[in-house]
Amino acid sequence: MSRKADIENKERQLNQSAMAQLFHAASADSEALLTEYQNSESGFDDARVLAMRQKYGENRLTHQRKVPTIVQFLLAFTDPFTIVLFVLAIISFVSNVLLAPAGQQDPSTVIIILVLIFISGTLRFVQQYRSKKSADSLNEMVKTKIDVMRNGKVTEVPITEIVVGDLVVLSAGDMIPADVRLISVKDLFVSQAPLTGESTPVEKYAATDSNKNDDVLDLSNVAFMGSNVISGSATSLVVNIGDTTMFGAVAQDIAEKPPLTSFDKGINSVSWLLIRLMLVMVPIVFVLNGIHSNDWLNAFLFALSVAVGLTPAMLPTIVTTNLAKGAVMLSKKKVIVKNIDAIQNFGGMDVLCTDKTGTITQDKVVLMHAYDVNGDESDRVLEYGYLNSNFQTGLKNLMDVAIIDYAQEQDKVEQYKEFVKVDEIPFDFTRRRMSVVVKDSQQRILITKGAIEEMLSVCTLVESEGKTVNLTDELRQQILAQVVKYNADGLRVLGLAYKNEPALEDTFSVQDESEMVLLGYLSFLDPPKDSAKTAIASLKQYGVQVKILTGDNDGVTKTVCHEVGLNVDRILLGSDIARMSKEELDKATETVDVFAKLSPTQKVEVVESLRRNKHVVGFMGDGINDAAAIKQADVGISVDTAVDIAKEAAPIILLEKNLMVLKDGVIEGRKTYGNIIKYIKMTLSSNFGNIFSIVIASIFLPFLPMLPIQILVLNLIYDISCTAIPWDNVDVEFLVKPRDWNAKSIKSYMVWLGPTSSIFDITTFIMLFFVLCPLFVGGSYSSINSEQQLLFAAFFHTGWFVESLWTQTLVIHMIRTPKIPFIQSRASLPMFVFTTLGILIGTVLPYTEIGAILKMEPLPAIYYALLVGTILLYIVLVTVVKKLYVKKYKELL
Ligand SMILES: Nc1ncnc2c1ncn2[C@@H]1O[C@H](COP(=O)(O)OP(=O)(O)OP(=O)(O)O)[C@@H](O)[C@H]1O
Ligand SMILES: [Mg+2]
Repeated sequence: MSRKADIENKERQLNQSAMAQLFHAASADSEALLTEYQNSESGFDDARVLAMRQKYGENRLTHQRKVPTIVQFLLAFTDPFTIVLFVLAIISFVSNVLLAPAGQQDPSTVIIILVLIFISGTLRFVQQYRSKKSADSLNEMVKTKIDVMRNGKVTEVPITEIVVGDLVVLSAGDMIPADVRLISVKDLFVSQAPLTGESTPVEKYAATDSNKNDDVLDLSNVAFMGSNVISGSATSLVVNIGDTTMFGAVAQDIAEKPPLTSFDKGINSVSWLLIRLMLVMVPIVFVLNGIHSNDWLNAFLFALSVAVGLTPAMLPTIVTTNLAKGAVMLSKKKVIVKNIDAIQNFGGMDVLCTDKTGTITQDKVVLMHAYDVNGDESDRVLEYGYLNSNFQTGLKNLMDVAIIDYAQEQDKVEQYKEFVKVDEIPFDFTRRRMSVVVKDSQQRILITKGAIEEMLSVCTLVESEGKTVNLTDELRQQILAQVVKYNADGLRVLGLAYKNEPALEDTFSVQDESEMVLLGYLSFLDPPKDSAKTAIASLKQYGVQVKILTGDNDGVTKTVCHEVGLNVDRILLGSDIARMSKEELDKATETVDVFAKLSPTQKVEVVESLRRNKHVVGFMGDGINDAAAIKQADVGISVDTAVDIAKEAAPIILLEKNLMVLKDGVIEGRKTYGNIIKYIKMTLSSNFGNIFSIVIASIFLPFLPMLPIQILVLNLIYDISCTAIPWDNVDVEFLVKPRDWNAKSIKSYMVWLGPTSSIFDITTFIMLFFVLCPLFVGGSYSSINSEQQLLFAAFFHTGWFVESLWTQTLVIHMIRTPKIPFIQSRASLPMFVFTTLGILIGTVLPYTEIGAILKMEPLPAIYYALLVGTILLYIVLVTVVKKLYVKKYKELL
């Protein structure tokens, strides 16, 4: 059996035993299962956790594990540039060493080429390795955590630390951390989309399921890694972790290749443009040089080197380095970028949608009043509110925390009667309310709290001054008017209602929330952050418009949004959106800044509408109700404290939910983008120019315009200079506007600036061929003997090599800014050092031993007169072209 088949077979067996384990757990009684895993209701102790981890390992998937460093190193040498160098090395070894007559073997060229291979490969490896490393360490900073029962109490641990047999507590918004058998559930709805592709949530139960014919994924009491809890809560026992989970099996099949972003597509399209151009030009270069020089082998090697030297081979690496560097800079501003490709959209974002709580309001919500319907403080309202918040397990919410805190601070909790929980009906964003059922020795009570409109719709009675009266339309209007008043003062209001002796069953459902008695209001202070107003204003200055998308009601939203300087003249409600056509919505989203009472899907609709209007849309949120919109936005943003599914969906995580941080992040994102686009534009345009120069030279010259190895060295020096680009400065003017990827501008840039540099290549050719080389050698090319012709060509090659290096490197300084380089806008120190070093090395090279091996000739002083003249004229012309370009296209980069 082949090794591969062997491994596959082992994997299958592994999966089969994992699957058998799931069927077994599903059909077993939960008590028996606990005993089997030597666990109890109080969970594992530390020793047991350690033992289980030693036995089954960490809860990680293999594909998330590291590729060995040595493999990464070797992979860095598998690019076209290196391969062509290898070909050259072999040819040179054969001709200079193997076939050379005894005593005349000269391995120096081979050695130089091997050094080049080593430098370029190592460079690529170091950059990729560092990028990956920083990306990984950033990801470590935003670990997904889960509640688990251990040592008799619920503790939160990173998902990777879950062990087989652990008792995991699940609630709405959680990612399911492993394949688990549900032990007890409460209205648990789970989305299994990542596994089954089916997006409608399925309900899961705790009862034994012994249907062995089912597909595992259909087991009703098993929940799988990769799926998430939409609503409800559960306790569950971990059966399989890591690779042995069903998700682990699927993840091995589908190699993780995220869809291409517009950025990737843009880069690809430009690279292809250049490659197509080369496919046409390079054969022409080959044939022309073959005919002229009659040395077809060298003509072929030359054409090959031109092709490879001009392929933007380092482009992916330099782009990645830029992004990784950007991600590290952003992390210093407390912005973690999980997926570095998101940076480019971040810089392009021009509309930021965000929820309200904790973003423009403070992170802490405070309970101000517990009023009865007449507006008097009521202990009973507080007590019922407390019971509801304290016993509910479905949602971790600031308002519940506020109620519990308040009751505790007032020392009320002691006085409350001894109630125990019977059941709960968890919160969801369409009902916008939640219930618990409690009982003492005498009675059972259903207590519900939620948005006032939703509460009124399930109440038929009102308790007022100890009496229960019918909820008339008049009363209803009065109550709503009361709430509007509270809202106008910036208070959030929840309605509270109860029902005595609800149905006699032990489990309750949404149907039981009917014919209730409205008891009063809980009002909360949720004031705007001090920084919100300035942050919104400065985001606006940087071209990012802020829009609020909240599920909360329009009353408070209006008050709060007004305070932070948003336009609240028109507020769009969820109910308005439901009535609108797509066109009407697209028109409205352009002008409206505040959207209230939105359902989770309506948040998505608003984001989609803005995207249809050609905005680059960011969405920031932290709730279950935000996850879908986060996914749909161009830039999904969440916070470290958000629910798992929001955190999973967002490529950008803020360590602090703060708009100021976000502004800093946006600027940093634009800087990164600026440096990337700068590199792309200058590399592509100078390559474009070079190919022209080479074709023209090939038409006229009786010898190769440059030796293959020289082209490759030139290219390497340029690439090394460019590695400093991620550390370059970006003009402040560039940062004030959102920057969106624009493939057209790259093409026009190429077409304008490429030929500009060709002009000076051609003048250099003419000067070298007709004036300088004849001067150095003592006659025109046609008049000298073949040995002198070789010298002539060597002078020519060296002269063009040095001129090319100077112009290519100077162009970095010329086009990094629309302003006058060195005077109005200066490159950063690393950029300056790298480019200067590049020029120095290249200029000195002809005078060294290595230069001799590269077949270069030391250039006489008079050459530098030509060089300086050319450079000065070049700078003048590029400045003029830049001005014209900016005039036509409004901006340079
Ligand atoms: N703990 C709770 N108990 C009862 N009802 C709640 C609770 N939390 C929220 N609600 C109701 O659901 C509505 C929507 O919830 P929430 O305000 O969290 O939505 P959101 O879109 O996340 O808003 P935000 O923009 O403020 O984050 C609230 O206005 C409130 O009426
Ligand atoms: Mg929210």
